[in-house]
Amino acid sequence: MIPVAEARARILDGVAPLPSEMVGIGQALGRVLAADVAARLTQPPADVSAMDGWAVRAVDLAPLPATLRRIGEAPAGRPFAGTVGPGEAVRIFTGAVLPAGADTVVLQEDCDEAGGAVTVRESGGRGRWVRPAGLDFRAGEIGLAADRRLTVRDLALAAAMNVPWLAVRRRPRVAILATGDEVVMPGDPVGPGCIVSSNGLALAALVEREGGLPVSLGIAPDDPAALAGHLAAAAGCDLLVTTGGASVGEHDLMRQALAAPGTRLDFWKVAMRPGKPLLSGRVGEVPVLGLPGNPVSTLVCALVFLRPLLRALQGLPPDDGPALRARLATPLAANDRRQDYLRAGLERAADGSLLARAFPKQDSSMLSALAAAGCLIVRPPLAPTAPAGTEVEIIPLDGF
Ligand SMILES: Nc1nc2c(c(=O)[nH]1)N[C@H]1C(S)=C(S)[C@@H](COP(=O)(O)OP(=O)(O)OC[C@H]3O[C@@H](n4cnc5c(N)ncnc54)[C@H](O)[C@@H]3O)O[C@H]1N2
Ligand code: MOO
Repeated sequence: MIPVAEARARILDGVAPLPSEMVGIGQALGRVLAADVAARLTQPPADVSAMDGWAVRAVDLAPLPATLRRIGEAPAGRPFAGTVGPGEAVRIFTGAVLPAGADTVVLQEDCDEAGGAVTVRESGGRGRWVRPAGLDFRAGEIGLAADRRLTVRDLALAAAMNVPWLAVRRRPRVAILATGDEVVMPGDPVGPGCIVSSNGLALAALVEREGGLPVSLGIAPDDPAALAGHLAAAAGCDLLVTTGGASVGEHDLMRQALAAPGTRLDFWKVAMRPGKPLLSGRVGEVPVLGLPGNPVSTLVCALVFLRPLLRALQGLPPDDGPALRARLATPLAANDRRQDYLRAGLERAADGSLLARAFPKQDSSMLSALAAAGCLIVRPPLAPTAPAGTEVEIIPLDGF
């Protein structure tokens, strides 16, 4: 058994970001930007009004009230062609270009218009309600830096910068293969002693959520030749993830499959619970992550190893931030040699801090407990008895 940190390092060793491709901004949400994005224009392109009101010269406003002559109108998108001279004002609207000669906007609520004149009662002073050219960004400025997962706000900025296409990392193609004679597809008849393949669907969902493209290879029976055929079908993918058949029984065939010519086994067994019999290797050119079959083991291993790998393939750091911490709501017994990932509820204490409450049952077949959990409590190997209140590392499960 190797430690979790070593297994992660070996899985991530030498993983390079996938090549980039161009997509329209409408298709870019959640994709990882592969190159810096520079603004193609200056925003606002000129000094503009931030309010509906009057474009004036500040020098004409002393003393107040001041009556000015209306010489025209500047709606948004239709700049006023003339120049505001002494004693003159232009009716202006939010977003419209400030006419030449004017340096200030006064609110229409602070003015009275009568005939061809406007009387200004109040003003915020020179430059008030004017957005200077380039307030938001200037042409050529980098608005979005490479290696970020594009959010709704990022796409709004790209659009405002008039950049309709973005270079993003290609989505990792992840082949997913369930194994086991007893495993059936969701919705199919379930024979005696059989189990529905929750793992395949859950992994596909996780791959999608992390920006990958899942490719289902179905279910391989517990037969070496059939399994080899299914594994070979992953050719052309960036990664193959299998579930089941990773343990020690005669029907657990993954290790044997990774001993065949053209395959390689890098390591087997990690000091963790759940998830001990994890394998890592290659089938031809395709890296393989062999996850244990127990549904909770599959998903915890996917969180700990597959998620960082998918992030690395897209040019992101393995974790999306520093580890989170919470206090224990109940005591925990001393741990053995395996790093534990305990399913736990997550609550807010009265002082606003996080409280993690480990579930009493931690069986790695129990998807109901995993679905009910708010976090996993990470217990390092050989951690001593921990009384309630002890601070521990947690992996939040929201959205997962
Ligand atoms: N003598 C030992 N037995 C076991 C050991 C051990 O060290 N010595 N390790 C145990 C641990 S820990 C785990 S985890 C499991 C993992 O074994 P496998 O990866 O070989 O998984 P299977 O035996 O194929 O299946 C385990 C369990 O999960 C169910 N399963 C399988 N595939 C799916 C799927 N796609 N969807 C839902 N459920 C699935 C399967 O029916 C079994 O119930 O081994 C222990 N044994
Ligand atoms: O790793 Mo197994 O996941 O302990 O059940």
